Amino acid sequence: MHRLAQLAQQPSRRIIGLMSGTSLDGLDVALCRLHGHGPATRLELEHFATVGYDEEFRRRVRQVFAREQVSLEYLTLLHAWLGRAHARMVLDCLREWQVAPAEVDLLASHGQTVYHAPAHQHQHPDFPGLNATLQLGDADHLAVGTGIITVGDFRQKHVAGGGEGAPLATYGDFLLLSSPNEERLLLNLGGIANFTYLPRTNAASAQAGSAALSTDTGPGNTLLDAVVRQHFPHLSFDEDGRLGAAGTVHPELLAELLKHPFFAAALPKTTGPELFNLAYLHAAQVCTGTADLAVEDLLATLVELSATGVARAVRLALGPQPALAVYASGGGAHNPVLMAALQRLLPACRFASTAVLGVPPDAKEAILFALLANEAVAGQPVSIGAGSQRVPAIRMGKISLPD
Ligand SMILES: Nc1ncnc2c1ncn2[C@@H]1O[C@H](COP(=O)(O)OP(=O)(O)OP(=O)(O)O)[C@@H](O)[C@H]1O
Ligand SMILES: CC(=O)N[C@H]1[C@@H]2OC[C@@H](O2)[C@@H](O)[C@@H]1O[C@H](C)C(=O)O
Repeated sequence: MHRLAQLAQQPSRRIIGLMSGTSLDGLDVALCRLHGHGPATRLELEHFATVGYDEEFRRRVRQVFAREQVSLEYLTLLHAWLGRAHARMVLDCLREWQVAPAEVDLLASHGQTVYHAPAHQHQHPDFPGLNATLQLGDADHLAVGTGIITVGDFRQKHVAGGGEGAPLATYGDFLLLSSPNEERLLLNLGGIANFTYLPRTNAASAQAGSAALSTDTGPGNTLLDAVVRQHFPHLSFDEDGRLGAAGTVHPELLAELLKHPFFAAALPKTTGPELFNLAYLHAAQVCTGTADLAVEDLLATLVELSATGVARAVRLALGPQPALAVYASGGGAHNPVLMAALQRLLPACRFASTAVLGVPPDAKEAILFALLANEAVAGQPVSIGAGSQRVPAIRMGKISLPD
């Protein structure tokens, strides 16, 4: 605790942010130097790596991932095993970067979301109106395994504060990327797509955050990846959107998929592969007689679905003709077919990568968790959003000590 008090007083902290997202592609590891806290935060990314998961790793996570029924024994074992596995991956990165664990002040671990259950999505009769979410990979294993104080399990506090446990990008986007000169949308195209809207503002001013907003928009890559895996067991995604580019959008199937009430629901909202999965796709295919659609056409339709989900949510937030700068991140930003569809559906928006803002698009979410840990030890709750779009004014994360 003495060490934590010291850390809070330091002018800068060296923090590793860890993110393992819904795509199960790997653990993103971002070693950051954070100066100050709150709106005065300055962040330098010193090193970044994605430690890829192998097929056996993914198989283990998929035993419980987004499943309603699982073995409680397996879930318990996975919680400890993932924590240890992530600790080993961090140590491997540090060795590679020639940084000693003692030179790192904090680890910030998101863990692995295995089930996301916002109230609108589960409708369990025993728990009406309850938002809940579960991340595995216990932070005590990371702290003991690496010897670094670990901040983990960020999402529970967001739920306790009245949110759905996501998106948490809001806080980092607001503190790091608000601009007094430009109205911006930070669009992350991961397994699930989400964005943060930032009005033209200086994050340090008193009312700065009131018009900011952040929400999930629907599927990003999750359905695309699932279809690719189903048809091509040796592939995990459609590289550079090549398969999708060779297909044609099927309008009836697209319309059926878009009938899901999630797309019209008020903002903010969150979702996950518990909803956007092969069962959802299959039901729409049966309904429209498209069960035998060529895989290229299916992928083209799903790219259009992801882009339309984003465009609809942007219009819900900003009105019928959104015209602002959009900075994309996440794996989907590497898919030119998806990016072209977004530009077509939001013609007045100017698209660029977050790299332009100094944030590498693949590192953005891991950086975000480093920032949240920095706020947990040194910051103050920040006020973002207003009315029904208010984001909980809280600091997040639980502290695990190595000894
Ligand atoms: N070159 C590429 N071409 C097409 N798609 C790509 C490319 N590179 C990555 N992707 C897509 O991005 C996905 C990984 O994205 P990312 O790592 O941002 O997701 P995540 O962080 O796991 O998800 P979430 O943000 O929902 O938790 C891959 O599974 C793939 O679908
Ligand atoms: C429950 C959960 O893990 N949600 C993720 C997921 O991946 C993208 C989107 O859905 C987002 O809401 C969130 O992650 C990012 C890091 C967030 O909280 O901002």
